[in-house]
Amino acid sequence: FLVFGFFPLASPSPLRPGQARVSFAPDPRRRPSVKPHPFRPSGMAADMAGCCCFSCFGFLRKLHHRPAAGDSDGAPSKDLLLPLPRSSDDGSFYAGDDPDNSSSFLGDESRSFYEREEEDYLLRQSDGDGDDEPPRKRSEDIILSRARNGFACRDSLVRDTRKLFRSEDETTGCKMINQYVHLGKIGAGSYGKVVKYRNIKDGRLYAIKVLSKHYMLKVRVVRSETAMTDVLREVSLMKMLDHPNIVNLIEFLSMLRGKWCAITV
Ligand SMILES: Nc1ncnc2c1ncn2[C@@H]1O[C@H](COP(=O)(O)OP(=O)(O)OP(=O)(O)O)[C@@H](O)[C@H]1O
Repeated sequence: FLVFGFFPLASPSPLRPGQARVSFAPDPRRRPSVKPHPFRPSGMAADMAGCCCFSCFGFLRKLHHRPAAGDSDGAPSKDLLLPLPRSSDDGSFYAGDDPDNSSSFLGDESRSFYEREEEDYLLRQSDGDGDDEPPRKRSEDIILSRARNGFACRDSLVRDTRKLFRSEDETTGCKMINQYVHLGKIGAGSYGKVVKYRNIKDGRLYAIKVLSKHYMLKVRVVRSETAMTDVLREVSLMKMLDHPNIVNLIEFLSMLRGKWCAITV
């Protein structure tokens, strides 16, 4: 499974000091009192001060913390494209490692998806791509460079979980993945389905988007990109963003040699 993260179901992210919800018809007499902030501009931009942090509008600030190593490093996962094993019945669970499956996606498991993408980009540059235009930076390069330099607009890092185990809830008999109890399908998107889960640790509901790596690698969105590229780019962006109008990515779950991935929101 590629597990992309958990967002609290239909519940907006909590406000930080100095933040307020978006108001489309603001009453000028009731302006929120916002403390002066070194990154808050004046004029029209200042009117937007209440709705989110400025990173979402291009006023990027550099956070003091750096991604830490380990399960929750907040950095793009390095193992997203390694092949996973058997699929589960409904595609909503990690089905276990497959020790016999030693091949890797794209035939190279020594480098991550992002490393391969970077290398391809450099090769294209050195080839000149057959035209005289100067090489343009791709969105992946920009996102990666910002993440590596600590630029993000969220204070809490997205958990990056590499270990998945399946079990059953003792009370209800429902299937479980890690601490999440399967409650039922909510909907389906272009690349996978969204399932409702309850976290037994905090009792809250979460939506988990479950995606098949195998399927996403087969779907080509443009000539040089697959659906996997698309999804990983979205995850990279969500790892950096914190905005009331964007679902909050909580956890990205992806097993080495797993067949599926999932995003919890
Ligand atoms: N956090 C959530 N809370 C409640 N329902 C959700 C949540 N996330 C997704 N859903 C439901 O699952 C459906 C599919 O979501 P998903 O994100 O997979 O697709 P999409 O964004 O509609 O389209 P695409 O896959 O093209 O991005 C949504 O239309 C919605 O009904």
